[in-house]
Order: sequence, then structure tokens, then C-alpha cells
Amino acid sequence: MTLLQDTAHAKINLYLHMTGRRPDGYHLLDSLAVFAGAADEVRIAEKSDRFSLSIEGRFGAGLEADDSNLVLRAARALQAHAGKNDPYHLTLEKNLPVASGIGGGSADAACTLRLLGELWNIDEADLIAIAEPLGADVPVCVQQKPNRMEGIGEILTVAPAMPNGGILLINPGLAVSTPDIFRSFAAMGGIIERPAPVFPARWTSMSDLVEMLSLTANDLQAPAIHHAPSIGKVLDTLDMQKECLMARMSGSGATCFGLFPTPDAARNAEIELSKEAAHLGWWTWAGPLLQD
Ligand SMILES: C[C@@](CO)(OP(=O)(O)O)[C@H](O)COP(=O)(O)OP(=O)(O)OC[C@H]1O[C@@H](n2ccc(N)nc2=O)[C@H](O)[C@@H]1O
Ligand SMILES: Nc1ncnc2c1ncn2[C@@H]1O[C@H](COP(=O)(O)OP(=O)(O)O)[C@@H](O)[C@H]1O
Repeated sequence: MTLLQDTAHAKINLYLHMTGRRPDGYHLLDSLAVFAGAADEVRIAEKSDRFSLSIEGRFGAGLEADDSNLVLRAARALQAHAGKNDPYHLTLEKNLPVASGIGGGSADAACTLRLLGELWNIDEADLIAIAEPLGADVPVCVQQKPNRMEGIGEILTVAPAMPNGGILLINPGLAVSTPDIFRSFAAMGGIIERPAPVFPARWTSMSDLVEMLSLTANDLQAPAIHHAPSIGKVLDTLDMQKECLMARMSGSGATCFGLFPTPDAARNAEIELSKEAAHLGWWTWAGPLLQD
């Protein structure tokens, strides 16, 4: 029996600029993080003598249901914070590709915090504080709303709502290593000095949003293509789709996204390339951006 369930949406970095480096070597960044309809699901079932996890779904086989899983790490961190002895059996339906630049693990951790926070009556601000040590992308995933991320992701500023546009995600079926991509970024020249993007009070259409994004970049895209040239092919394929306004990689890759004027335009493009995607073993998802 399911007591509570929630969806853990894919995080998309619409742009990702590296702005500096901390003394510990971590890169400081500036990013507009938004969320797509594509999601994992976390369910809380019956009480148990300790937190435990079952994993199902298309990408479940790539993960262990042990203490390394971010769902259990988040549950235990919140349990310690709340001083609760109230463990449950949890189920993760893993629909998002793993280690793919769309923060699926971070979204799962944040989703677990929201669910247990609801059961145990814990404020969102406390959940965000507990999220931070679990990973740089976990705080933004607690709210699942458009946010500007700075610092290494812990400094969040609410961004204007997304227009009612569409997004097509493609993952070429390879996991890229985030540390390798950051290392290559540094080796290929590192930080680029540039003015910080300025957001308007609101975006009226996808074209309006894309106009601002055209002045930005994902600084990890070139190093990722260097490691995995198939990312370049994914970007070319997205660019060739009718009505695709722009194509870019998210996070440290390898998932890339195309932006479209409407969710239907993105779905039509997904259908258009479905044969090629099936042939190449690509994962695809098309639909709306979460708006706020
Ligand atoms: C690039 C981003 C953008 O949202 O997304 P993903 O690709 O993970 O989705 C994140 O900043 C990913 O942050 P996070 O998920 O914490 O990265 P991790 O895998 O823990 O980092 C692995 C390694 O990459 C390097 N690293 C990571 C983050 C950062 N801001 N600077 C770094 O230099 C460090 O060497 C670190 O040890
Ligand atoms: N529930 C989870 N879902 C995905 N990855 C997880 C999970 N728990 C732990 N991990 C580990 O976290 C790492 C990052 O995963 P993920 O969030 O999918 O990456 P990315 O942010 O690049 O999309 C993976 O290498 C994986 O082994």
C-alpha cells in the first residue's frame, strides 16, 4: 500500500557558466536551472524497522538499493535531523537515465526529503538546508522551480516562470563522468570572463527566452563532446528538427535538450526521430517545461 508518492523531475541547465574556482577546486557556476515533465517517482509504503528501498523502472537496473542510493541517504539525513524513529519502506521508479546531466539522483533525494518532510511536518527551508550536503543540485530540486544557481549550486534565486513551451530530451545511452568533464574543462582553457546574463521580469514566449539564451552557453559542452563525440551527433539531430529553437547539452552531459514553441511541437519532433533513436539506442522524452 502506498502512503504517499511524489515525482522527481529532470533538472535542465538552460545555460551553465563557470565563473571561478573555490580553494577546494570546486568550480563556481552561474546557471538557469529549470525542470521538465520527465520524472522518476518515489513512493512511501508501509512502516519498517529501518529505511529500505526497492527500485523499479527502465533505468532501475543501473542502481543499487543500498546505502549509496541518494533516496536512502536523504531519508537517513532527514531522520537524523528530525530525531525521528519512524522508518518506512520506499520505492523508487527510475525512469530517468543515470549520470546524465539531468540530476535524476538529486531529484530523487529532494523528492524523498519532500515526502518525509510532509509526513513529519518539516519546513521547506529546513529541507533545503539538509539537501545541501547531499549534492550541489539537491537544493534546487527541492523546489523544482526555475532558479538561478550560483556558488556551486547552493545560492538560489527564483527565476521568472517558464513560458508554455516544449522540450525534447535525448540521451545517447552513455554515462559521462562529471569529474572527467570538469577536468577537461580546466585543461581546455577554463573560466571565460563574460558579463552575467540579465533576466527580464518575465518571458513572454519561448522565442523571448531563446533570445536571452543565445547570449549564453554550457561551458561543459565542448569538453563533454571531446569525451563523447556522440553528443555532437545528438545536438545536430536536435538542431535539424522542424521548429527547434535551440539545442544544447544539460549539466555535464550527456543528455541534450531542444527547445520548441509548444509541448506538441516537441512531441512531433520526438515522433519524427523515433526510428533513428530506437536504432541508435537513444532515450528520448518530449513534453512541457514545468512553468513555476
Ligand atoms: C554539472 C552540474 C550542474 O548542475 O550538474 P550534473 O551534470 O551533475 O547534472 C552539477 O554542478 C554537478 O554537481 P555535483 O552533482 O555535485 O557534482 P559531483 O558529481 O558531486 O562532482 C564530481 C566532481 O566534479 C567536480 N566539480 C563538480 C561540481 C562543481 N561545481 N565543480 C567541480 O569541479 C569536482 O571535481 C567533483 O569532485
Ligand atoms: N537514486 C539515484 N539515482 C541516480 N543516481 C544515483 C542515485 N543514487 C545514487 N546515485 C549515484 O549518483 C551519481 C549521479 O547520478 P545522477 O544524479 O543521475 O547524475 P546527473 O546529475 O549527472 O544526472 C550516479 O553515478 C549514481 O551512481
